[in-house]
Amino acid sequence: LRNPGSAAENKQLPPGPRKLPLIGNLHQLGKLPHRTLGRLARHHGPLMFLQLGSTPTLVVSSAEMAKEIFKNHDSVFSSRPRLHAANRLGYGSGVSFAPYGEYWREMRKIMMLELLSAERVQTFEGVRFDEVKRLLRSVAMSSEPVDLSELTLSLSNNVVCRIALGRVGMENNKLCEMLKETQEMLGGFFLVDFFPRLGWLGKFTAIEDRLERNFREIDKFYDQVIEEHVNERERNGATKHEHDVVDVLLQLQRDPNRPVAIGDDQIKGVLADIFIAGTDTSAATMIWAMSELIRNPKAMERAQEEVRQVLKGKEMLEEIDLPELSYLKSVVKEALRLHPPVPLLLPRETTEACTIQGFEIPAKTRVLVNAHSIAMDPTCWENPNEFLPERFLVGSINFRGQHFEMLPFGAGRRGCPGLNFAMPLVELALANLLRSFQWVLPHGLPIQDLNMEEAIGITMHKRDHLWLKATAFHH
Ligand code: HEM
Repeated sequence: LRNPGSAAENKQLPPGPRKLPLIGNLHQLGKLPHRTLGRLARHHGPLMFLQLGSTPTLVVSSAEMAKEIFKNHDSVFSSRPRLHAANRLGYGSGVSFAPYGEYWREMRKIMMLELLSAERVQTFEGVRFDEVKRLLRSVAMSSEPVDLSELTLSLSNNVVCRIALGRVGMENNKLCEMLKETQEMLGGFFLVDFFPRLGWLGKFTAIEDRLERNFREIDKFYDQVIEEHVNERERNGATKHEHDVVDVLLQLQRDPNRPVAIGDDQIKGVLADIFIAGTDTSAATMIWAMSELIRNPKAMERAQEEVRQVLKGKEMLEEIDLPELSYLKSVVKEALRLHPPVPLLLPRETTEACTIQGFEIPAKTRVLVNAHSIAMDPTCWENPNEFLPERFLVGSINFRGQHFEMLPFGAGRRGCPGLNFAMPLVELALANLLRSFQWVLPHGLPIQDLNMEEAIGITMHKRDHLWLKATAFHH
């Protein structure tokens, strides 16, 4: 099955499974590609070459190989393929799927400096606090089990809405529905992504109609939001939300000296990035962490003890308390290790041919980094399948892209710029949920019955929503 011959002598493609005519290895992806590719990599090695339709694809499945590409060849591996749904829904203008180059560099710089910098994130502390408080109130008001999956998704949607658009509430349910459909579209199968030459055939499929419908709905929504901001500025000379994302981008639009002109499509592309990359991922992290705590009562007890000790008589934990919550932080890290919300990262594409470990990697190869497999590798992790937050209490492994055995946010120049935006919300919400309530499965179900199956669109979720019964905890 392996590509024959010695790689070192005459450069070869990395090994990979046998492919079928026309479809290549597409039939082997299955419903949970990170798992099927992980199994295949056990046979074929940490650099594995596949043909997905007519698209040459490299799968990277070890910390060592990840280090090799992110440290020694980062610029070659820093483009993205133009995937159909991402391109349409991101207006071909966002950061996350832009090809590597000047446009991406400029847009990412804007995002980092103007929207996701430490100072900006700090200014939104009040928004996060309010929204976590609102979440606690809705849990407290229910005498029935609560759907925590739904509540955490609303939480992160509300926070992102307020920060990005300067408003919340209103058509939030409608927006949630639109974004759910967007996530499905991004995880959907589009022929053109695997058979670029057969793209025209895809135009007649039902999923194409769904994509267009979703695009039009969201586009109308973004238009409304931009118009509101423009009108308000014209009426009042300024908007009341001086620093929401739309406002910052509208200000940049008027700057004639920018290397990249910011038009409405750029604003919409950035909004799409923030909504798509920033809402589901944070909610999934909270749900995986809570699910693991439910299955591991000792860890739950320890995390609750910690948050309640740090509370010091206040009603709610605040962000200033987070540095003291070392066990809770380890819980989140361990949840991100076992359940990375983007398990194959976002696909990359090579900008030119290069050689890795003697193997030839052609230009324009699609690259999937299997962060899930890497984080479960027994050569890097002791008892990799077990939920053991304690492993992070000693040592300094973090998820910032310097430790290649754990890459939930990716690494290198295309690594996630939203990490510092996501973590305070995830930690603050979890800390307060643990502080305020005792949690059990509904109807006296034993913890072994908690279904941990995964479902994947672009984000990896717990397939079944997490329903839990909460009882208020009083000191
Ligand atoms: C727990 C939460 C999150 C996780 C696990 C996560 C994970 C990821 C991953 C794995 C990538 C691909 C990295 C790579 O290719 O190396 C990525 C990219 C990205 N993320 Fe996140 N993310 C999260 C939250 C956010 C938030 C809150 C935002 C923005 C508000 C955001 C914005 C982006 C953007 C714009 C990119 C594309 C970067 C580029 O291509 O240059 N993410 N994220």
